[in-house]
Amino acid sequence: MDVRIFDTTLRDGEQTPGVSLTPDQKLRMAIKLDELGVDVIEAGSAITSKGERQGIKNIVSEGLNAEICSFARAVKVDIDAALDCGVDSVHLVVPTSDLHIKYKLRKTREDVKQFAIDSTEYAVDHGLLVELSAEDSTRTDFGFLKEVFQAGIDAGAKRICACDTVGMLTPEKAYKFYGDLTELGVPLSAHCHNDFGLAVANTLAGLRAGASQAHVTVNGIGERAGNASLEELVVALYSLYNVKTNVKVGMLYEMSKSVARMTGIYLQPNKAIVGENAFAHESGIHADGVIKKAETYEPITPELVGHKRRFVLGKHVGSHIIRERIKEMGLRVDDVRFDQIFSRIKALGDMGKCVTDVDLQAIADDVMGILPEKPVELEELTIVSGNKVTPTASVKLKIEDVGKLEAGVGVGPVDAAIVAIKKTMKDVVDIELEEYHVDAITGGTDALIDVVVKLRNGDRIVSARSTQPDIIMASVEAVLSGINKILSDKKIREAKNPEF
Ligand SMILES: CC(=O)SCCNC(=O)CCNC(=O)[C@H](O)C(C)(C)COP(=O)(O)OP(=O)(O)OC[C@H]1O[C@@H](n2cnc3c(N)ncnc32)[C@H](O)[C@@H]1OP(=O)(O)O
Ligand SMILES: CC(=O)C(=O)O
Repeated sequence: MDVRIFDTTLRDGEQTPGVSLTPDQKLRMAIKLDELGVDVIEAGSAITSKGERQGIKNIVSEGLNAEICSFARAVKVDIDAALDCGVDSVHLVVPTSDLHIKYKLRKTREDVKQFAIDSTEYAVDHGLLVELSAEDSTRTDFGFLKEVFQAGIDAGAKRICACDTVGMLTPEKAYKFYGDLTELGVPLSAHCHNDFGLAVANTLAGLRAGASQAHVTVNGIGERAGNASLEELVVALYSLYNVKTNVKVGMLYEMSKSVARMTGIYLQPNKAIVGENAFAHESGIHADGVIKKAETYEPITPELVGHKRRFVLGKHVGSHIIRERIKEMGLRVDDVRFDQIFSRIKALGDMGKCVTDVDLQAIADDVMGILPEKPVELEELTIVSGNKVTPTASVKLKIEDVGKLEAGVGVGPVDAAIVAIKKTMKDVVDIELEEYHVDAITGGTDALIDVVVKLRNGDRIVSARSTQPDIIMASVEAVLSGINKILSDKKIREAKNPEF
């Protein structure tokens, strides 16, 4: 079976609370949807507003390949608005459950059946293709539902659509429900909502039972918990059921991103197919498996949907992926340094942080810059800072195995710490801070901080860096690393030339 994709991102998707698109945005999205290969674009609900009609008109005049459709209630004014926009078809909706008929419309079943007939005839007479849709059909008396559909078909409807408006179906019920409706002998759409997280599963069941068209939205956006997601449905059909659609699956990730940007509805990372974690791996066992053979932990390739594989370096990381990454960076590290890098990543993981490739590069650079011999080590650091205290630091350093304690004040805590270090080192080496540069490697207040310093000792200048989640610690470690470079350098030169 081949399945037609009826995309309702611009109608039911736009009904997502808080989303409203300008005519220009609608046009841009419709062009992209057409490029994606959907069969029908429900461009909006023409009765909604002047801007909505302008958006639909713009889409119609673009001459896209897809059928352009407008939502319409079973009332003449809605159909006239759709006609005014020049659409190819109307998604003509009548509520059929007693609940909706009695409480929402305050009408009777007979009234509703007559609305369906009259509005279908009116739309058909005015040249529109009618997809007659039953709202809340899954809570409708099944005999009455069939009666309404049959009356609509007799009035000229070319397709019918059964809406699971509040997501009440289960896959088992959906199979029976849509299967029974195929007896009406016209193309049938499944329109499923995701209130119980079953929209895609129910749509798939409906399609297996004989429905030929799926109503979907990009990223599954829509009223409340949304609609069946286009990307999940299409890729499940393609990969799990070997069923074709006209959708170009390689564009799915890009399409998803563009809808998220335009609507402001961003996805949870673990969203299937297009979420940022859909092809991301952190745990060592998985990453190792993926490096050796991607299929071990990826059911489809990221490239299939235009996505990318990503390795996240965090608490659960293993050595294989770190070695791989370091190799890709063109670095050669010995086992001792590798262990240092590995344990730094684990330690950051234990602090609840993840390490990006940029962070890894900085950590590796830092570790590579650490001299094996450290004449000076930090033993204690205390900082007092706030709005009503002078920033003060006390620093205890171990200098060639001797502990030395000093305190300093500064314009801020980093300045105070560096003043204290300089005082502590005063009798050992004279240093001047020539340059201090700080960068947050990743976004957010919990980002890794990369500090680069240049220290002067006489005419000698060294640069050093440190990457830590804490800006004060990164600054102190960078300065100490520079001091150690100066001292080690001095030692080497003194050893070579005792007169020096
Ligand atoms: C399940 C779905 O997704 S349904 C689609 C939802 N989409 C929309 O609502 C589109 C955006 N809506 C709008 O812009 C406005 O609601 C409009 C222009 C359609 C109507 O606005 P208003 O005339 O002010 O009515 P309001 O929205 O408050 O109430 C809806 C009216 O439509 C009636 N109605 C609802 N569905 C249907 C239907 N399928 N066929 C006929 N009448 C309907 C209601 O009974 C109510 O009528 P009443 O005024 O006689 O009580
Ligand atoms: C018509 C529609 O969008 C629904 O019933 O869910």
